[in-house]
Amino acid sequence: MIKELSEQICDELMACAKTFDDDAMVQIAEKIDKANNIFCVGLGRSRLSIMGFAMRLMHMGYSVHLVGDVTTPAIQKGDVLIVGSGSGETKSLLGMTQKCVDLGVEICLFTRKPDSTVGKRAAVKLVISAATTSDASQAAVQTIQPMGSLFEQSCLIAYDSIIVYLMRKKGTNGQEMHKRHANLE
Ligand SMILES: O=C([C@H](O)CO)[C@H](O)[C@H](O)COP(=O)(O)O
Repeated sequence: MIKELSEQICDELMACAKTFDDDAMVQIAEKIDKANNIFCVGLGRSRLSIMGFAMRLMHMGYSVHLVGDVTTPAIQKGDVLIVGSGSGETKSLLGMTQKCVDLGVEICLFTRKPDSTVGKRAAVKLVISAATTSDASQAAVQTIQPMGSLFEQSCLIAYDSIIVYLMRKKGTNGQEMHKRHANLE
């Protein structure tokens, strides 16, 4: 009974992944690789997804910061801001992304809404065409799950796909990455 639900959720994820724009993902990966520093931001549930991406980028040896942490420094031109936002309209992101535009910092966005305010400011955006409980209308993939779960899970798939792409590009592997994992835990 519950196993069937697991399979249904995996089917939803596969359907979403099939809609990913490969060019956009490669462009995002290349911008990450070239950036001086990578800043990751998301709010609420979207933050939970992007936290894992930030940690994996750190494991790869990149200089990465999670916006909102007390040790996160000022962003500057030459850095990149990676945003995970289903709506592209979350209030605090509007101020942050305007600041990045003013500073000449490039923005990469994972979103359901490419025409949103943040979408219009992004240099590259990956559209995650996942329905939510409150908005199923324009999504390619419908869902049995509540709220933004399918969006958040699909972001994780996209984030991990970019990590594997970068691992291959840099010739690194899980053992090397594990050496950078926190040893104060
Ligand atoms: O927590 C969230 C959810 O919508 C709860 O109602 C969102 O992840 C959070 O509000 C951020 O929204 P988006 O920027 O639209 O992802």
